[in-house]
Amino acid sequence: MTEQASLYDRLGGLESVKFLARTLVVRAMLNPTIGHIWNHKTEAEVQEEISGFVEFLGMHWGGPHTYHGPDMATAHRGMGITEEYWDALFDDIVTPAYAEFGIPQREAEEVDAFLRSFKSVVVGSPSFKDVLREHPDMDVMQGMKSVGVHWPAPAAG
Ligand code: HEM
Repeated sequence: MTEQASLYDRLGGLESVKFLARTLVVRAMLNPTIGHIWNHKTEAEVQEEISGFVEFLGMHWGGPHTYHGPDMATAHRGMGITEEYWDALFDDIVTPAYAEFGIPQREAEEVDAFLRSFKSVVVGSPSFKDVLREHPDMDVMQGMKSVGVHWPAPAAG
């Protein structure tokens, strides 16, 4: 394997990326702090989430994939993900996985930096249902922005 090999290939290709995506989502579902987010997801939704995650990682890590899903802000807007949830994902699930699965330090650092780079669009959106509770007359099809809740917040200035 050359110095130029993609992260996708260095991790072991399709089977490794599928294993990683499936394991992270399964452990997130079973985690006491964030598992409730999947309480009412259907079997098909969970399976689609995992296939979408594989496509997303594959596309960004140099695999042959095309990700067809929404951008990360849209995928998580209205989910109500907090700092506490984010920390649970990394402290309980992502970080321990590197040693457990024998991912070498260089690849672990690249995976970690990649996943963490989405923090600003994943964490901080209010829960859509909470916004609706505060604004019962909100036009749900116009979304939270129609009642002045913009997320991600527009850049200042
Ligand atoms: C605590 C943090 C996170 C939680 C609780 C979370 C939860 C979820 C859930 C429940 C979905 C499914 C949405 C649906 O069914 O419509 C989803 C979608 C997705 N998440 Fe996250 N997520 C988190 C962080 C991340 C991070 C760090 C990434 C890395 C980039 C990520 C990547 C994705 C992708 C790619 C999808 C879309 C899959 C698709 O629709 O094709 N998530 N997330």
